Order: sequence, then C-alpha cells, then structure tokens
Amino acid sequence: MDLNLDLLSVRLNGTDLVRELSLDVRSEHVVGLVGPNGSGKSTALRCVYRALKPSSGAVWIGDHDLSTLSLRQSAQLVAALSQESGTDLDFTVEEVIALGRTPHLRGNQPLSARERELCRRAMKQLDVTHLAHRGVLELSGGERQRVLVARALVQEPRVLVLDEPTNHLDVRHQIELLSLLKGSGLTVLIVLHDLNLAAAACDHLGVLAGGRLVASGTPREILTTALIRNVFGVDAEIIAHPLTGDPQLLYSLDPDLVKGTPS
Ligand SMILES: Nc1ncnc2c1ncn2[C@@H]1O[C@H](COP(=O)(O)OP(=O)(O)OP(=O)(O)O)[C@@H](O)[C@H]1O
Repeated sequence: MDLNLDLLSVRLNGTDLVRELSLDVRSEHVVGLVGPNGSGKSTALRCVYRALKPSSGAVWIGDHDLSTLSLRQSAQLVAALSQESGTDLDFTVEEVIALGRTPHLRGNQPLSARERELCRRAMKQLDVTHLAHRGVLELSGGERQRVLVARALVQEPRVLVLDEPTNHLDVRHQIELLSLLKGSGLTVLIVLHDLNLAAAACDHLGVLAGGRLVASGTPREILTTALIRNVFGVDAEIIAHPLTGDPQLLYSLDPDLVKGTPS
C-alpha cells in the first residue's frame, strides 16, 4: 500500500516546522528521511502516525486520506516506533508485544492461536524471545527498542514508520533490523541519522533542511559530497561499497585530510 505525503505543512506556535513536504513511499519500498537535527523529520513522521495534525496538506495511505479514518482504522494500517514510544507500565515483554494486536481486537477478546504465533515469530525476528518474561522497565535501551519494533510488527500494519529505530542498537542488531525491514514487504518510512545505514537500507531518500525537502532520490543520486557539505556542513569522502556499490561516507576528525590537503 502506498504512503503519500501531499504538501504537508506543520506550523506550531507561529513557527513553520514542516513546509509543503511532498514525498511518495511506494508500496513495499523503504524510504529514509534524513537531515540535520531540528530539520522537521520527527514532526513529519508524527503526522503519519497521527500524533500531530498537519496545518495543511494530507497524508494518504493508498486511497485513504488518513484524516478521514478513525484512529482504530489508522492503527490497523499504520504502526509506529516513535521517539516517544515506550511503556511506563511494568508489563512483561510478551505482554507488551501482545498489545500490538489491540487495534484488531474487540473488548477483552483473547489472542487467537494465529495471533500468539505471530507474537512468537516477532519475538524471534527481533531476538527478544529470551526476554519474554522479563519486565520491560528493567530492559536495556536496545532491548526495549527491539521489543517495541516487535510490537509494531505484531500490529500487522501495511505501513511502518520508525523514528531512529537503530539509535540504541549494537551493530549486529542494527543490521538485522534494517535487513528485516527491507525484506518485510511493508511500506516503510524511516528516520535515520546514520547515512551509511540509510544508503544500505533505503530504496529512496528524502533530505529535509529547515522543514523543507531539499533533495529526493536514490541514495546513489542523493549522497554526494556537495549535498553533505551543503546540508550537514560536513566534508566527507564518498566511496562505493566494494560488494554492494552503495555509497558509503567516510569522515575524518581532521577536515584538512578529507579535503585532500593533509597538513
Ligand atoms: N511543539 C513544538 N512547538 C514548537 N517547536 C517545536 C515543537 N516540536 C518541535 N519543535 C521544533 O521543531 C523543529 C523540528 O523538530 P523535529 O523534532 O521535527 O526535528 P528532527 O529533524 O526530528 O530533529 P532531530 O534530528 O534532532 O531528532 C525543532 O527546531 C524543534 O525544536
């Protein structure tokens, strides 16, 4: 199912946080939203999982204007891992993951055998089976993040939006999560700070700066030294990954070295 942001604008307290953002995420594609701190990435995502109402413009899921759907209907289509995602309740890991089924259940209906199997599969995929009976409040940041991704998968959405889902993960779990998303068949919109991971995981990137989309295209089209310099104010060397050909950025703490003029 396609996700389309259509001239989305968000104005809060007299400030334009997102300005006329249009971005298409084709069905089953992974699109990354990248940009400097404060460029509006989380704000745009919040409109997709309905934590925020856009000031103008619309979010389309397939043929549905999201604002015309009930919250329950939206939650059947869109799952989110946000910066605010979490749980303050002392639930076990398996209880939190089972909560992903909430939009599909009526009242206190128990989970079916299929739904319990779905939970088991998600726990396995996110490598949290061994944590099933632990309280979520006692988990590490990365463990909790994996539990919340498992909960989002159990929701069986058509569209998954994730705000920096790798920020607490070790390198193995970063790679496993992004590989899982890539092969999931879900339509994915993901905010990532790590541009090398974004280049490897995303079919398409949108670059935000000052709330505006300043570039959009495949990682190979987008990740150029000029763009990195202009948008992030950083000098980087860009090489092709020797196996995949994906652009990979190399940074140096000594800017003169990256500019090719060693001191
Ligand atoms: N409720 C609010 N009222 C006013 N300004 C806000 C509000 N929420 C966010 N902002 C501002 O909007 C801008 C965009 O914030 P946003 O969180 O979308 O950026 P971001 O690109 O996700 O940043 P980061 O990379 O740091 O997570 C920031 O300058 C932020 O301070």
